[in-house]
Amino acid sequence: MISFSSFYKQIADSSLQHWLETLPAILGQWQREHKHGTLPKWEKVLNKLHYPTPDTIDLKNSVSVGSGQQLAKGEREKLENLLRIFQPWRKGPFSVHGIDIDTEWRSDWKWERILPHLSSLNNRTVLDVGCGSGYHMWRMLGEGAKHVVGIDPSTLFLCQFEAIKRLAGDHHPVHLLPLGIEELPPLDAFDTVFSMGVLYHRRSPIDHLLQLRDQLRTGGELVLETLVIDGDENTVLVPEDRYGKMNNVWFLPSAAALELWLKKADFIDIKCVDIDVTSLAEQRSTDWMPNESLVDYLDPTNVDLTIEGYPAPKRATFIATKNQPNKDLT
Ligand SMILES: Nc1ncnc2c1ncn2[C@@H]1O[C@H](C[S@+](CC[C@H]([NH3+])C(=O)[O-])CC(=O)[O-])[C@@H](O)[C@H]1O
Repeated sequence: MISFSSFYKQIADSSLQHWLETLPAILGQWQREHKHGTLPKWEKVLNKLHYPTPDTIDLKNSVSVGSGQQLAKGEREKLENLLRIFQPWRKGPFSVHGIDIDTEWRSDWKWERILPHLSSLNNRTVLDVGCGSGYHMWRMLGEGAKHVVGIDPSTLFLCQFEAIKRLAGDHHPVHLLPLGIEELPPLDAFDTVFSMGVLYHRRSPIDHLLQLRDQLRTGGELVLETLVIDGDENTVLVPEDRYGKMNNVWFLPSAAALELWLKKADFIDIKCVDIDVTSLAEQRSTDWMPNESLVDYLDPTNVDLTIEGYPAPKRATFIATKNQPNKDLT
């Protein structure tokens, strides 16, 4: 079973200590619920990942673990076959002992767009909500974060993250917990909270902003990235059914509307630092994610529209500061 004991140890003497009052029971229940099904099979694969401590690790410019010199060709092929069991790989890319995991998303491009706008992550305790396979968490560590905690309800993403962590070394202060944001108590503790690509999946977007605010210490920084449309502060798209073939998309505000929502959720120093139309080069099918991708979600006769006729994906990144201790805004 994937164990969370190293996480409990790490937070025992930290500002996250009070989470220990509720977290072990929630994760204990998760472990009981996942005793059968795909997880035990994936755990068997994870248990095979005993490889030498990597001779090099780069987390600053990429996520690269091992130079490729330590494994003979046959060993490298065996490792690649094990990693392919965790397909589809969506968020990355990763380079592991000379194996290039070419993921659906160039998550590194998003990181490069937002990094220049962040307060230094050096020595910070960071939460990444909806962290996927954890690609950005490794990059946060590369920027000197003291501890990076990611939450994501997807079991496959947890296993992909665990695979990279076992190969990189278990000592790295980065942990992924299989939780949704709604399962977190108001921790009031993180220096920086990221929510990238999550808000549009939430049925109640302002509650999402409040849940993010509740995880930050006063003065802490929120980094919010989500799909937006053009328009003024009262423009919001609610797709009637699917958006880009996704059936779990609820609210796409304009950047102006999102700024208003952030104000309403009591954030200050709100800045929109980036707006970017997702290119067909940034999200595409690859050898490691052979299923449909962005090109299949767009109108074949007009790439400015989704297949349903809505504006094609455009993403905004906002940075904002938690103004004051948690208070009930109801
Ligand atoms: N309630 C929830 N709580 C937490 N996570 C959730 C929840 N619901 C869904 N997720 C997770 O949120 C992630 C959204 S992807 C962004 C990944 C990364 N951040 C990226 O910016 O590339 C979307 C995108 O591709 O933009 C998925 O991993 C879900 O499992």
